[in-house]
Formats: sequence, structure tokens, C-alpha cells
Amino acid sequence: TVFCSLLNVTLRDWVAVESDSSDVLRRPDCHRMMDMTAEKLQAMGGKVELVDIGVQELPDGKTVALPKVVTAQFGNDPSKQTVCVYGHVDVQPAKLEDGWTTEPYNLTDINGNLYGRGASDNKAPVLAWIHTVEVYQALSIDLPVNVKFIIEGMEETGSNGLDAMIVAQRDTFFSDVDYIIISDCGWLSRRPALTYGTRGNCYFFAEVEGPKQDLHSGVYGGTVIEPMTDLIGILDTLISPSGKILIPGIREAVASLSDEEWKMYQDIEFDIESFKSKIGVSQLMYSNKVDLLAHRWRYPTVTIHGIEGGFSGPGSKTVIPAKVIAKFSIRQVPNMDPAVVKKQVTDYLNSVFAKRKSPNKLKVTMIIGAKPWLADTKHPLYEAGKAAVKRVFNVEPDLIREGGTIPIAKTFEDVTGKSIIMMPIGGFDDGLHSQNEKMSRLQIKLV
Ligand SMILES: CC(C)C[C@H](N)C(=O)NCC(=O)O
Repeated sequence: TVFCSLLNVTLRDWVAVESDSSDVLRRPDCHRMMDMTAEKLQAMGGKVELVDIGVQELPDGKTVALPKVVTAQFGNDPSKQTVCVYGHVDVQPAKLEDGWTTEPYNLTDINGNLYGRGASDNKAPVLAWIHTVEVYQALSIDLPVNVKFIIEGMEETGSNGLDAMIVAQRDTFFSDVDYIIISDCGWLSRRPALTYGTRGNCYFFAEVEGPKQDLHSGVYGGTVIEPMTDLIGILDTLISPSGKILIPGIREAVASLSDEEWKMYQDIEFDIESFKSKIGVSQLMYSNKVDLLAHRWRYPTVTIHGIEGGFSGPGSKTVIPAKVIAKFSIRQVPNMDPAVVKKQVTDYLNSVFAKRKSPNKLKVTMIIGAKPWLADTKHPLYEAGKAAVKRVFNVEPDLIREGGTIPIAKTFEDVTGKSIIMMPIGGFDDGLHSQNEKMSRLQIKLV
């Protein structure tokens, strides 16, 4: 009961903040979100710091302050283990007109589902951990471990500035941390899960610039080599219709699927028909479970997200856009390396573009270079995780990987030398980054 009432109040307040880290105009909301997080932890008696991590450089050369990182500590008993919980309170963009059935920033409870942007990714999971500490306090029970929090506000756009902060605090904040827990992911099905891998993400802008301004397509069409035509032409060379990445060197770097992995995937509960119906498609890239899971989790993929500068509003503007910028990303996996991917993609697009003999200018930039992360499921942390899931849900968890990216996971491990466990709290159908994102009360045992 304590948990339920606390969560309801604060999750609503948190979801009400449009802490969209991808939009610099929303940066004041991101700062407010970090302040609210710090205030919450301070009110609970934590030793809290708001750590300044500097500025973000924008494509036009201007800079904007990054949201501060919140660190907090509850207990410093040297005879206890210290667990550090990582999470984020920034979100992806959301607008009612994108097709939401409720206001994205007004938490709405419909049949036990709490709808709102960031409800699952990652505000409720962060609060679940905060409230765990709060429940111990409310019931005057000593925490069995020291608990630290590190909560950031730039995860959705690559955790800008956080790597340097972790390096700087390796011998201070992180010196007594034994384990790191992350709940920024979801179950695969209705069965609880533990996550042991995430894909990395290399996010690119490809800009093609031509005439000095937009032109009338009737007056100038047929005379000008159009930037949009060039851009679509080069984008079409990234991936084949059957999902084969065409950039030389990418597929060669991927670790091969072992027999043991194949067997693990085979044993995982995953219903292809309900997956298809959940996302509303009649056909998938692959028709068997192992191929689908493998391509969701441990093979790279290319996604084209959108084109800035092209006409995209309602109506029928007849324009030749002078400058267009494609946004695409490559989810990468062991043993790919973002620095190598950057070179492979840039060289490839430049060579494809050169063959077009276009007078337009192409500029390729990689704005996120987040590494993949993979844990050893034989580590005692995973034994503890399995026991915890068994105790709460009375079933063995699935051991799964995540196709999405938690940019900081690999850095945590490399810099601090500590092990990580990912314990998903979100459900399989929470709609992260999509319309009608939700967190189910059932998922957090609030029924
Ligand atoms: C399911 C992901 C790991 C959740 C995470 N918060 C996220 O969305 N990261 C950014 C991404 O694009 O994967």
C-alpha cells in the first residue's frame, strides 16, 4: 500500500515534465526534471549531488548546458555490499497528434495501464527503485545493502557527457560500488526476464546541399540536380529489401551465433503470431523464432528515421528542397566498434555519392556512437536475479537480450570494472518511443 500511493503521486508529477532530451528547446524541462529527481532523493535523506557535466555542442557550433547528473547515496555501512542503480528521466518526443489516445504528458490510468510518455522508459522503473528504499524507510527496516543512484537526463540521445563523469568519479562515487543494476528495458513476453545484452547504436546525419534556396519544382524541375533525389539514392544503398546491410565490412565484424546461443533462443517463450498482432504487421523478416530473436538482439540493423528539410506537412507543396538531412542509425553488436562503423559508413556513402557525379555537397556526421554490452549469465549476479524473480513471481525468468541501446552500460563496466545486471520492469507491450507508451500496474505489482 505504501508503495502504491507513493508511486501514483510521483509518477504523475514526473510524467508531466516534457523532459525530451532530443529537443534543445525543451532543455529547461530537462533541467527541471533533474532538480525534481534530486529533491525527491534529498527529501528521503539521501546524500545527493547534482553533478555538472558541461555543455553539448550543437551542429551549428552553438552550445547548450547538459542536464546535470543526479547521484545519491543511502547508507555507507562498510560491512554491507553497495548496489548502484542507474536510470534516466529524459524521454523521447511525443505529441497528441502523433496518434496518442491520451495526452502524452498527463498520466492516465485506463484499466490498470498508466499511459504517458516516459512511463515505462524510464520514469516508473527509476521510481520503483527509489520507492523500494522509501518503503524500507517507511517500515523502519534497515536496508540490507548500501544503495547508490546515478540518474541522468540524456540517455535517449546517447548519454552525452556521462562517460567523462564516470571516468572522473571512478575513484570517488564508484570506488565502493559492488554491482550496478539497470531497469531500462522490458520483458519479452508475459514471463519475467533478466537481460544480459544490449545492442549499441551509431546514429548518423547525412546532409545533401544543393541550390542556395528552395525552388519551385515546375519552374526549375528538370534543370537542377535535386538534393532529395541524391539523398534517397544513397540511402537506398544502405540495406537491401531483405534486411542485408550493404555497407562493406559491417556484417564481417559480427560474432557468430554459437550452438549454445541457438539452443537458448530455442527455449525462450516467444509467440510469433502475438508479436505480429501486437505491432500490426502481416509478415516479418523471418518466420522462425530463432532467426527473429537473433535479428532483434544480436545482429546489426539499419533504420532510416526521417529526413529533415524535405516537405512533410499536410497538403501538397511543390518545392525542390535546397538542403535535406537524413537521420539513420545502425544498431551494432559484438564485435563491432563505433569508431570503425563511422569510417565504414562515411567512406561508403562518399563513394556511392561520388558515382552519382552530382554537383551537390554531401556531409556525413555520426552524432551518437554507443557501444553494445553483453554480460556473463553465469555470474553470481544473475543467480541472485533469478532467485529474486522466482521469489516475487514464482517462475524462472527468461534470459533475454535487448535490441535497444543503453549507451552507458559498456562504459560502466569498462571504467569501473563492476558487473552489471539488467532487471527489466517494463512489459513486452509498453510502446517505448511509440504512441500510447504505458506502464502496467500488473508489471509493478500495483494491483
Ligand atoms: C529498450 C531500450 C534499451 C530502452 C532505452 N531507454 C532506450 O530507448 N535507449 C535508446 C535507444 O534508442 O535504444
